[in-house]
Amino acid sequence: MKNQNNNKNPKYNIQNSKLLNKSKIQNFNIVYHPHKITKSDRSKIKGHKPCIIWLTGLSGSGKSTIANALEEKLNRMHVHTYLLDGDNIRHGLNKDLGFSIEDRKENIRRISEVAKLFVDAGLIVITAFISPFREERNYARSLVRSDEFIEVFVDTPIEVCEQRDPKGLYKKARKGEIKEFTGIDSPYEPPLSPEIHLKTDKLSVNECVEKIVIFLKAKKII
Ligand SMILES: Nc1ncnc2c1ncn2[C@@H]1O[C@H](COP(=O)(O)OS(=O)(=O)O)[C@@H](OP(=O)(O)O)[C@H]1O
Ligand SMILES: Nc1ncnc2c1ncn2[C@@H]1O[C@H](COP(=O)(O)OP(=O)(O)O)[C@@H](O)[C@H]1O
Repeated sequence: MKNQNNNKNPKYNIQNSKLLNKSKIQNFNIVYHPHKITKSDRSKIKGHKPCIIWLTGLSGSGKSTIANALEEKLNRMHVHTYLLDGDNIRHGLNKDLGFSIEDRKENIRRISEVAKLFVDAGLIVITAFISPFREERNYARSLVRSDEFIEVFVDTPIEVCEQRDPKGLYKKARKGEIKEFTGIDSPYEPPLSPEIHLKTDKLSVNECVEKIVIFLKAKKII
């Protein structure tokens, strides 16, 4: 089968992605087997559409807190979700990866592919990773239909994140005990046009969740 990317937006065209060119293995001899049951067949029995809700932001910005509260709320509404975060990814599938720029890129590439599979399964997948680079976030976007990717910028000034410091990591990074820490000695590229923009220093957790739920309803995803 040919390229399965059905995203119409050329800005996010998978063919333009440098990520593909970096792939060391060329799988010329792999032939896709067409599945009889499609994404739309699977999603019909769920009563809602599948999508990726991609949270991005600095450490301590509120990604995990919002992702968990959102998942709870959607679950109460009988929406079939799955949350991808450090617990199930960096302790499992990606436990071989650290925090160099290359490792972060590979981290996000694998997460993107997993998220795509969950969308294919008909679920609403919520991801909570720093995902600091635009190119990799756009790669994730390119893997699904344009209406199936919702980028949520969890926008919190670094001073606020550092004050919260829920895991004490900023303190360690300032002392030089952790190297390549995002926002200190490793870059973060904010989204240019996220679908949802959450300023967590101005909104409560519930207000952030409500903004996402309103978006999902407006787009008739739930
Ligand atoms: N050097 C460095 N920089 C940033 N973060 C660090 C680092 N070392 C460990 N941690 C902890 O790992 C969590 C970030 O992992 P991610 O997979 O989200 O990072 S990335 O998307 O690959 O950049 C991050 O979790 P959150 O605080 O929930 O964002 C940190 O707890
Ligand atoms: N509006 C908000 N949204 C999310 N978290 C908030 C908000 N206001 C305060 N917080 C607090 O900020 C901290 C964010 O930590 P966490 O969710 O672990 O961030 P991240 O996953 O981005 O590292 C938590 O202690 C949370 O209670």
